[in-house]
Amino acid sequence: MSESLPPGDSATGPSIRSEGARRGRLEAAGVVKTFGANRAVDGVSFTAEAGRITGLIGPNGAGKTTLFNAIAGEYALDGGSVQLDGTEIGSLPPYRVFSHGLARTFQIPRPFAGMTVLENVMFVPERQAGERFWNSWIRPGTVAREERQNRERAREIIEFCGLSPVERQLAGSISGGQQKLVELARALMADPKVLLLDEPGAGVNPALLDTIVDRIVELNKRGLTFLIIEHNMDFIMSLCDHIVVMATGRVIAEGTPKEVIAQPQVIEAYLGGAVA
Ligand SMILES: Nc1ncnc2c1ncn2[C@@H]1O[C@H](COP(=O)(O)OP(=O)(O)OP(=O)(O)O)[C@@H](O)[C@H]1O
Repeated sequence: MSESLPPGDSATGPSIRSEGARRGRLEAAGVVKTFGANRAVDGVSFTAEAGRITGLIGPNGAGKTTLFNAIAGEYALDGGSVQLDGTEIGSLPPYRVFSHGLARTFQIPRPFAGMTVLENVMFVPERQAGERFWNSWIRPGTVAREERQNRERAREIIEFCGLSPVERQLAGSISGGQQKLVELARALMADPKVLLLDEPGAGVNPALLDTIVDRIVELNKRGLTFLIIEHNMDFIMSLCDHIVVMATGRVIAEGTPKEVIAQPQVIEAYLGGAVA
């Protein structure tokens, strides 16, 4: 199967944040995450403004993924705070962070390999009536209706992500790039305000990368805030409004793409580190 799937119809795509909605301001203040003596994230502060695409870059081992995991609730913070639209989410477990409107994808996609693409995307929403044990006896009509609505929404999002041609294939049998799009589709099922993407372009062929970029731009136009880790500089420079640069657990620069690449400490960090 070719990776160059056509993107879905962006004009009529799924109901993901209406155009102009501006929620999803993510603010990290003094975030610390340690592994023993290693301060992997060492007092990081930055803001991903609502409706912006913010890039998070830095050499290998800078602490970017650890920061993502701390923001998404996978790691308890050892210091600092994370706020989403003014609400503290820094002490919440991942499912609560998710229900506040922050979703993320992983550097290495984690689909349910033995389920189809459609099933993977449908599997996301929580608190459907069908998942509450007694409801399948007491409110079978509600369960059937929710299941139908869930399937319709999943199929709209699958189309939007250009995955319709593979929706009946097992997620384990599609390419790595397509699996990244499945991750994006799964994240969109929650109608998030903020999306954290961990290396969406890594290992993806150029045609599919264009699809991913195009979908990010379209979602951003609809008001979604993005925070994106990526080593592909063309990708970051062309897509991001604002860039935060990390090295050895700290923020060493931030600003527009033009501003940050000109800064000597950024050049130094990259020349001194192992850049992928
Ligand atoms: N689970 C862990 N246990 C112990 N140390 C860890 C763990 N995860 C990350 N580290 C360490 O934390 C530091 C930051 O790693 P992290 O993966 O966050 O960097 P990164 O900027 O995402 O790197 P890359 O670009 O290579 O993915 C590194 O020194 C790494 O070895």
